[in-house]
Parts: sequence; C-alpha cells; structure tokens
Amino acid sequence: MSAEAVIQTRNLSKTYRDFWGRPKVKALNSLTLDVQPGEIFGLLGPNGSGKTTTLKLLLGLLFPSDGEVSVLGKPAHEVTKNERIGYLPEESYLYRFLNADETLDFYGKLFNMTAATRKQRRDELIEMVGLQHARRRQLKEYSKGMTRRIGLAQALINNPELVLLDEPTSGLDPLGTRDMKDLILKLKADGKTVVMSSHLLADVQDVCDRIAILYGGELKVVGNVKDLLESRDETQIMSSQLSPEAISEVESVLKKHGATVKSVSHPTSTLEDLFLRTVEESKARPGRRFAPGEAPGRV
Ligand SMILES: Nc1ncnc2c1ncn2[C@@H]1O[C@H](COP(=O)(O)OP(=O)(O)OP(=O)(O)O)[C@@H](O)[C@H]1O
Repeated sequence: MSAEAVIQTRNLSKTYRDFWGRPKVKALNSLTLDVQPGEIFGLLGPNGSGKTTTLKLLLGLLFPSDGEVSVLGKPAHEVTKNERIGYLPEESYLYRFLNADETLDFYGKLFNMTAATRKQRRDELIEMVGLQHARRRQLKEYSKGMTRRIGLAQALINNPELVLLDEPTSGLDPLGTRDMKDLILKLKADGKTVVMSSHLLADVQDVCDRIAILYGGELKVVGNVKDLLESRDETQIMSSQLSPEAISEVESVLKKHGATVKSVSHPTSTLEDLFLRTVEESKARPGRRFAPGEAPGRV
C-alpha cells in the first residue's frame, strides 16, 4: 500500500445478510483502489452497483465482510477519523424547523466548537454555498437545490480534509448543478480530497480527476478521466471555417501521409453549455428571443 493515499481499499467486500444471518446480496466484491490527496475521485455505476455501500464502508458505518479499508491512515472502523471527514449523504436528514444559521450552529456544537468559531464558520459556509438570502428561513421552505447546499455546508462544518459526496447533483436543475460542481472544484482548490458518487456522467466528467466504474459490486474500470476518454488512434485538428477547396486540399495532404478524413463538421457544444448560455443571455437581455435554430453565442 502506498503511504500517502487518503483512501486505500484492498479486496474490500461486503455481503448484506438477512435476518437469519444468511448471505443475501453481495454488494461489493474485492474492491482494490487508492485515492490520492487533493484529487476529486468519482465513483460511478448504475443503481445498485455498490457506490453507497463503498462510502459507508469508508465511514465505518458498515463493517466489511472481507478485505481491508483505511482512510486518512486509520482503519475505517476507527470512528475518530470521521472528525476529519465531511459526508453528504444521498438524502440529508436535516431538522426541518431550524433555519440555516441554527442548523450549522447545531452541528458546530456537535464538534465542540466555541460560539465564536461556530459563528465564523457558519458565516463562511453560508456565503460559500450562496444561501445568505435564505439563512433565516426554515429548511422546510427550502427547494431541493437549497437543501443540497445547506447539506453541503453541514458536511463541511468541521473543515474536513476528506469530503465524501453521495450523488451531490442528483435532483438539481442545470444551474444548481453548475453551482454544485463549482463548489466541488473550490473544495479541491482549498486542498481537500473529494470522493463523489454519481450516475450523472457529464457531471463526473466535468469535475473528476480520476474515476472508478463499478458494476454489480465489482471494479470494472479505473483511471484518469482524460486518459480514459482520449482516443489515441485518431487525431483531431480544429481550425476556423474552411472553404470546400481548402478542405479538399487538406484531404489530399492527409492522403499523402496515409491518413483518411473520417468526418468534416462543425464542433458542437453540450446541451448543458447551451442551457446555461441561454439563461445567462436571458438574464442579461430579458427581451431577447432566439429564432428557431439560432442559439446564444459561446461565452
Ligand atoms: N441494507 C441493505 N440490505 C440488503 N441489501 C442492501 C442493503 N443496502 C444495499 N443493498 C443492496 O446492495 C447493492 C448495492 O447497493 P448500493 O446502495 O451500494 O448501490 P448504489 O450503487 O449506491 O446504488 P444507487 O445508485 O441506487 O444509490 C444493491 O443490490 C442493494 O439492493
């Protein structure tokens, strides 16, 4: 095992048992992986592939059936290490009748913070997650996006070194998703290690340095996102608009070098990019309408 990894699992397995102790579901089968300090690591996989089980094993909320797991240099079952971890569960269980200030104050007390530290941390976090306007509203009035934000603030109350996020963008609209992704990138910029589980692939691609894909509780793919997505046997050259004559000249040069042109087209952006540009443009110029087929320019 490498000494510096923030998370190390070796042949980690979990079988859920039924009431009688008989094996029911093999949720995780021999998972071996390392997460390095300062990286954003994505755990991907379809429903039921073992992502949440893995996060709960890291937190020591579940005991492995087999294998080893260490987090921040300690065995996962040592719950004192959780003081250095922030966890955003898939569903945050927050007190509906508290407001944002009271919620963070409550969790600050659980970490034995002084009143002055609690106030400072609360102000920093509320600003970071953009809830200043709603800090005195009860959480029962919060939208899904606002609930996710206060959940993240709560997970960060102890200024953790490692942040575990279970489906951080699920149920958020594209604006909320963009904000959450920016917050995750900010955590990395602040030197934290982030592990996030998701089945929303575009979100993972945008923020993660490395990913693991689980299927049926088994690790199928692990690696650097850019390396995994790069197709090394093809070359892409992007130029400004070319005339048909120029394109045929380029084709003949390529032929001379034994290569073939597979396609000539205009690059496309993503639907998320188009959506966000439309919202930005609508905010900036409320009266503006786009003709069918027209789109706001790239920012
Ligand atoms: N407490 C439990 N008892 C029995 N089986 C469980 C329990 N928790 C999870 N499982 C099963 O273990 C498998 C892995 O579940 P897990 O929640 O880890 O998957 P996941 O990848 O997080 O799924 P999702 O994307 O739906 O959140 C599934 O087959 C699930 O039904």
